[in-house]
Amino acid sequence: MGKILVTGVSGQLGTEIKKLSVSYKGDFLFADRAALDITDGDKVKQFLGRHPVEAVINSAAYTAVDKAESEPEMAKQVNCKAVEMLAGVCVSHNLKLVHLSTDYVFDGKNHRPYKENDPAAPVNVYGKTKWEGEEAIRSINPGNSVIIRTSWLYSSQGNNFVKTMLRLGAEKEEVRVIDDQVGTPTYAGDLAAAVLDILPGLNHKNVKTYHYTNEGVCTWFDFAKAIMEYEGLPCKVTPVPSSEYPTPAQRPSYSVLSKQTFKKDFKMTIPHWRDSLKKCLREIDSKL
Ligand SMILES: NC(=O)C1=CN([C@@H]2O[C@H](COP(=O)(O)OP(=O)(O)OC[C@H]3O[C@@H](n4cnc5c(N)ncnc54)[C@H](OP(=O)(O)O)[C@@H]3O)[C@@H](O)[C@H]2O)C=CC1
Ligand SMILES: Cc1cn([C@H]2C[C@H](O)[C@@H](COP(=O)(O)OP(=O)(O)O[C@H]3O[C@@H](C)C(=O)[C@@H](O)[C@H]3O)O2)c(=O)[nH]c1=O
Repeated sequence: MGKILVTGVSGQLGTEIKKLSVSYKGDFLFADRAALDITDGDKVKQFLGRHPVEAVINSAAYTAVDKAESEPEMAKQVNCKAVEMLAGVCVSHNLKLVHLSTDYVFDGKNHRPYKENDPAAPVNVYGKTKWEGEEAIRSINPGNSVIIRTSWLYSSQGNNFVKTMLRLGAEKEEVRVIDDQVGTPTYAGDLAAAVLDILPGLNHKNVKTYHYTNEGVCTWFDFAKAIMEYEGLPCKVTPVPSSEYPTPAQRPSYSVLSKQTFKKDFKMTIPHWRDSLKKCLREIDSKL
């Protein structure tokens, strides 16, 4: 396919897409925030005028969940207003758009994995702005475009739960981790491969929404325990209820996403979170 623009390329997903892109056909154009601030509509239009592309993978986002509670306008600019503008540009230039969203669009009251059409009811500012971004795309409706919701993303670089646990595990004898929030960790490398695999074949009129996470289900406590165990860190992991680990943003207590539609439409097998965690830890260790 023709040229593909990847925004937010310094982030977790953007970095993994860049790494994997060498094995995929197509010409890639990678832009970090300094090269392309997606909140600057005029710059985005000028940029696309200078660099004609066929598709945009929007991996730029405001992802600081707690900070978003005190910076709602900033989160809205990146996660909603800029996304609305990008979708408009994609319609006018006839470009495919792959946009990422989150399990945090749901309120967490389900007792079975969330399907794509389950009602959204975000419980924090980040989730609300991501939901508004999704809705903007659906109403503008660029052709051949998808919104992929994922959850609990981590990779060998950037800020994420795995890196935080490795740091705390090396510094402390005990770490207290919430055991009443259930979801699925997702390795950004797996998500990047999924995005690159599906992009060329996207061919449908209305925007489609998919869920993609690793396989399996766990709590943050289970996840932390696995990180310490696989890394051989002697740090004790103590389970605590959310009430004992207060944070500015509320998080959904259950946010497992059903991947049935993704697996059916793209005939893909998805790695289990434990296998992908081991893979990522090997990568982190190899960099030390
Ligand atoms: N992280 C997670 O746990 C999850 C993420 N998602 C979604 O997946 C997608 C990718 O997330 P992830 O890779 O983890 O995010 P990161 O926070 O790792 O990366 C986001 C990138 O976006 C860039 N960015 C922020 N604002 C702008 C802007 N105005 N213009 C251009 N770039 C900007 C950041 O730049 P800079 O480096 O300069 O800050 C950063 O490089 C996002 O849509 C996110 O909402 C969904 C579920 C879970
Ligand atoms: C560091 C730490 C966190 N926690 C809890 C707090 C929180 O409930 C949970 C995860 O904390 P974090 O702040 O690392 O993760 P958080 O920012 O909530 O991660 C979210 O990011 C956004 C971008 C998404 O889209 C979500 O899918 C999800 O990945 O773990 C502990 O219980 N103990 C600890 O020592």
